Amino acid sequence: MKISEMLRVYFIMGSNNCTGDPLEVLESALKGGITLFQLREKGANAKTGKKKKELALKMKELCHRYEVPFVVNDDVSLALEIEADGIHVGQDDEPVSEIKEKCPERMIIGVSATNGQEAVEAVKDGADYIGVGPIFSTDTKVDAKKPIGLEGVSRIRKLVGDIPMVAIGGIKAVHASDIIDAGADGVSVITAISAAASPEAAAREIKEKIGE
Ligand SMILES: Cc1ncc(COP(=O)(O)OP(=O)(O)O)c(N)n1
Ligand SMILES: Cc1ncsc1CCOP(=O)(O)O
Ligand SMILES: [Mg+2]
Repeated sequence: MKISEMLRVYFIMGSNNCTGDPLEVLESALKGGITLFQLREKGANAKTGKKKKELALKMKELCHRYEVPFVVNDDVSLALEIEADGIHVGQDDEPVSEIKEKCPERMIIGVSATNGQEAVEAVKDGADYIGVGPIFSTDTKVDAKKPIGLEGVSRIRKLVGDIPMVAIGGIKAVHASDIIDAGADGVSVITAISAAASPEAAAREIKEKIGE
């Protein structure tokens, strides 16, 4: 599958984003048709060390049962240790040049960009995809920058050519088609799926709105 297709419905979650069992939430989202998953352990209840590795391995196995690639946020060592399919890093994380030296070619490298300049740099550095945002305001990321809106998505698309690009931040199903029309290949969400009464139904709704 092409990376641009993997990005259609990109679900991100850590154990702190759901009240119940994160594996149950993930399996429900997989049944609803998510196309990529990222483990992002942050916040007070986030698992660390051995517990994080155990959760990551279980999540990777679950994703693979549904033929969905598994990405680790921030933690390059963990991604390598458990042979994840990808790693996602932001502007304050390990630089892409260092990651490329350590990681096998098959590993997908995603980079966050909050503006056009960061997006262009990420492409130059050799990112396989970029995650742009926040698009709308969000309570999920405490250090989120100012929202760039749909206009920001169109502007960045014009600057970066055809690199696979996903939009993130405050996105709900109702926004999905506008975000694709603005030039993103997909939408990335945390709350819209992890906090839904039915993650399966929430994922399916986003997928339908994207039209795939
Ligand atoms: C797909 C995607 N896009 C952006 C981000 C944000 O990454 P980053 O800026 O490193 O912030 P944290 O997620 O680490 O708080 C992401 N994780 N995924
Ligand atoms: C990780 C991240 N990066 C930019 S905004 C954001 C949080 C997205 O979470 P939500 O979908 O709940 O707004
Ligand atoms: Mg990060």
